[in-house]
Amino acid sequence: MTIELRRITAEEWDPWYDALEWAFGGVPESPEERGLWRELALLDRSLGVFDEGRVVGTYGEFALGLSVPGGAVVETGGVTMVSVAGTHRRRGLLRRMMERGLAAARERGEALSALTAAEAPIYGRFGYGIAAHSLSARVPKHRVGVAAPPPGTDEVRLTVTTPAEALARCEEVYAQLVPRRPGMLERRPGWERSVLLDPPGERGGASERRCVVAERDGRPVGYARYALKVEWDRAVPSGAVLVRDLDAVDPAAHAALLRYLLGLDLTDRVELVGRPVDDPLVHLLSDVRRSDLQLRDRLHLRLVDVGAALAARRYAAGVDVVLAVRDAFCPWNEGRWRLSGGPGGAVCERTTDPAELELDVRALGAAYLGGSTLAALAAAGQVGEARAGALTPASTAFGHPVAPWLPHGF
Ligand SMILES: CC(=O)SCCNC(=O)CCNC(=O)[C@H](O)C(C)(C)COP(=O)(O)OP(=O)(O)OC[C@H]1O[C@@H](n2cnc3c(N)ncnc32)[C@H](O)[C@@H]1OP(=O)(O)O
Repeated sequence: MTIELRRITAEEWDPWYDALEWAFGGVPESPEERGLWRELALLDRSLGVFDEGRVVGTYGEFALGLSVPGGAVVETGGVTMVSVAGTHRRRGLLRRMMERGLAAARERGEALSALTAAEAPIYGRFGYGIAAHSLSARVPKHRVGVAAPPPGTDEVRLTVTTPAEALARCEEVYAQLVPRRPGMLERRPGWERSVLLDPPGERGGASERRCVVAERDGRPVGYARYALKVEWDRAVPSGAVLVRDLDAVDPAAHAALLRYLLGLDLTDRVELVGRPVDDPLVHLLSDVRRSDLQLRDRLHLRLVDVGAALAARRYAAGVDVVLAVRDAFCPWNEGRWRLSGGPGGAVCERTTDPAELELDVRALGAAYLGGSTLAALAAAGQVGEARAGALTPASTAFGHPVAPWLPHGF
């Protein structure tokens, strides 16, 4: 068998994408969706594994801008469209594609690589840590409401329209949130169309998506995109409000949008997925116990260049610590690094000084955006304290008041 791993050509994109769809179960995406991914994925970073000319492996990348603590946007390779044909699995083809992809990212000088995983256990072995989790909620609207909406909630003006008509106002809100919340993706050209994708074949019986826009003094302050799935159970409405996005720049706008969604008729529940773990809904809902909150892994992050990545973010408190990093998959990161910095910025350079904390690069990925504390990772045995007393100040410095969150998949 002659197996070849190489970049694909523009002419090979279609059979390459067909192979990807086949590996994911064979249900074709809408032409609109397929066309958009074709436009946004980078052809020169799209790898294929070929067996006698037939595509048996796929690996793609997007060029993303990821918000990090302190508000900087860091150039990040977004790994996507990964698959290996059923006939060729468990022979190391994914490993080979990841090696190639991460080596290329290093050559380009990229500090971070990110992905969302089809199955949670796949990417830890390649040095990815879970940098952001997400919450889902299923709120029984006749039992649960918005408790104590903040002042100003009643003054928020709501209008309902189509996502396309509201797009410019929604994007204005989204752009304000990016520097505030680590993990959010800067909106690059073309990506605004991804939030409008709503192929009829993927609605599962729900309506076309709608958009409710929250405004104050004529300025957009929030929005939610949602669909209605109206169902009847022996003449009683039993459907759902399916919320795809809910973004707001202030508490009153958030509460007004949530109250609106919970008040929609002919449904008995509101389903929210992919919310930040510190979503205001946790505090706004009158009964979280009945709201079926569930935690999931969401953003998997890898430090491709430990020094550059740690210097790119800011720290909640002064930090001066020597990290001994293990990285079997990208050995150029192995060794000791001194991280010195604080709220104003940081430097991170190689050192021969003795280690104070010992950890795998995967733990650094989990802590990088402030989503998991180094102390919590230490409690799970993933960070070792080589110098007594080093853990707590470093853990505080790596923290961030706003939980990281990935607003949409890629
Ligand atoms: C970012 C994204 O695009 S996520 C999408 C991933 N794609 C899919 O889930 C589509 C369906 N699945 C597949 O196509 C394949 O099974 C893949 C791509 C997940 C794995 O490809 P393979 O070539 O079989 O992986 P490979 O042989 O290189 O395995 C590497 C390691 O990952 C492990 N592994 C691979 N797939 C899985 C999985 N689904 N769950 C847990 N472990 C896995 C292997 O056991 C192996 O472990 P080892 O290092 O301890 O030996």
